[in-house]
Amino acid sequence: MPLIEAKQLGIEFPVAPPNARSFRHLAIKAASRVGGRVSKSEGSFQFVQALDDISFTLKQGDRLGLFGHNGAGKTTLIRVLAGIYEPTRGSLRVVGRNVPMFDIGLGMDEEASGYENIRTRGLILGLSPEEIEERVPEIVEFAELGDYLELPIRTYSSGMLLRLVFSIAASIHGDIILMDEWIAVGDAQFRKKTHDRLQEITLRSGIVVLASHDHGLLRDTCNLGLYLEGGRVRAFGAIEDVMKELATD
Ligand SMILES: Nc1ncnc2c1ncn2[C@@H]1O[C@H](COP(=O)(O)OP(=O)(O)OP(=O)(O)O)[C@@H](O)[C@H]1O
Repeated sequence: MPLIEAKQLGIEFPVAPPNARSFRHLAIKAASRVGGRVSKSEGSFQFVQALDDISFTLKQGDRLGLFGHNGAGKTTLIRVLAGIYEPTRGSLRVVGRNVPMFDIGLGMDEEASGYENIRTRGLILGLSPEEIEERVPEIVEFAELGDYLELPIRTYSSGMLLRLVFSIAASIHGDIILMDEWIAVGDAQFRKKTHDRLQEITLRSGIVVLASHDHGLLRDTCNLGLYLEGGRVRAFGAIEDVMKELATD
């Protein structure tokens, strides 16, 4: 059974300011609601506290929406959950097969066709060549890109690329789906399809974590919400309660 358990999780990034002027800019930024806190200096380094004291547990069937202003820590949290960043404080337990759906162009070859990219991305996501071949018809049907799949993906619009990447990832049957903002580039019809597919995935076995500035999308997709402010938890709980907290801003 998939599980994500974060306990007092924190991460800070060392930043070497290129010059005194940009250093002042960082200090000004720290006083606003945008971004993490610029917390302390050690020699010529400053540290950006991107996440601080984050605790939550997600179980099978949970769909967590991440809310927060620019720089609140949403992307950083998704990357920590994906194992890309190691937390510098606290602990994280992730049980289950993790399918990242962010960094949309990562592992995609601009010059290769849609079909070729299905195969390479499938390999990157851990499928065997046989498993990929079995899934190709399902991916093609879901993406609805028709003859475009024969063309290099540099000819795709961002929404078309999203269709391809989502269709590949959704066919993997992972336990944990991690998605960043980019889903918003899909058109209304594809959003409805992705929403239905996400419901299906979570009903089947999964956990979904989705970061977005589109509150309607989060409300429609998620049962839980986590509202981050300056890298800290401002609210966590049932999606409607978190949205009430947002409304007080
Ligand atoms: N590699 C890094 N080095 C230094 N600071 C970083 C790094 N990655 C993120 N940060 C900082 O961590 C904080 C959180 O950034 P993050 O990208 O997680 O925010 P976000 O909530 O996803 O923002 P947005 O809504 O704008 O995408 C910001 O203050 C950002 O400047």
